[in-house]
Amino acid sequence: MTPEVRPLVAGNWKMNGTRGSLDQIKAISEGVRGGLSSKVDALICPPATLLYVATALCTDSPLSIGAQDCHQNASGAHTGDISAEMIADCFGTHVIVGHSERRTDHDEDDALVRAKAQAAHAADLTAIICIGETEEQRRNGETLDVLKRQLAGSIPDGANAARTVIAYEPVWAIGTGLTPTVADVEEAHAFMRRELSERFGEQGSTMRILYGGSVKPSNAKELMAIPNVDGALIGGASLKAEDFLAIYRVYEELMA
Ligand SMILES: O=C[C@H](O)COP(=O)(O)O
Repeated sequence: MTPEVRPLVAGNWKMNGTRGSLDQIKAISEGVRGGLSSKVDALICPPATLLYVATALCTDSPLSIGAQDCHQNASGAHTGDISAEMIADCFGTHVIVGHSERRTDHDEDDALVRAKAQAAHAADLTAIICIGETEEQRRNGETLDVLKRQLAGSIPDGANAARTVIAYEPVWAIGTGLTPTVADVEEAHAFMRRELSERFGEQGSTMRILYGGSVKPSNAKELMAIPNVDGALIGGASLKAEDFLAIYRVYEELMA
């Protein structure tokens, strides 16, 4: 955790979830009511097909709903894409950009991720900008160089802490059940904090840095307690309300 920074527990459903899954959103939106919601933010990013219905289910809940990607342009001839404005129009408040699956599957580079984050900001959305090293880069000792390059290239100038969240996701930890050691996460997050503070001053010192990659109820407390880890970006374990809420609730103990 970073002192004075409000944690964010975010779920990325990826290409999972149909109308039948809305029960899980309902259960999460009920589960995050209560005292902890005054100290910790909760967010679910379902597939775009569920976005509007999901926000409608959460109108009086502290649970925010976001999207998993947006186009860099506000509108136009881009078949199959959705814009940040469309997400805002569905009452979405956040959008994930630069997830490693987008970087790999769709050849997205830092410049494009930065343009998407800019589009998110222009639509008054919070951009969750994902970065992280591959297994090979870690093996070659390049982790911090990769993070430095991705931070520099993917975050727009003038980004502020209110509308920008960084998600550090080691690619090799996503969906594998593997996680870096506590010392490795601590080193990476301390490094990112220094980089952000140098570039953005006070805004960088309070910009949230999430950890993502095989976060589960069983390891969440240890990971969320690490300095400069300001929440989680959760894939698989966010699909079940029970698991997402168990992760969210580790803050009851961490903030007691
Ligand atoms: O966006 C979420 C991450 O890619 C983590 O996924 P995971 O929790 O299934 O490893």
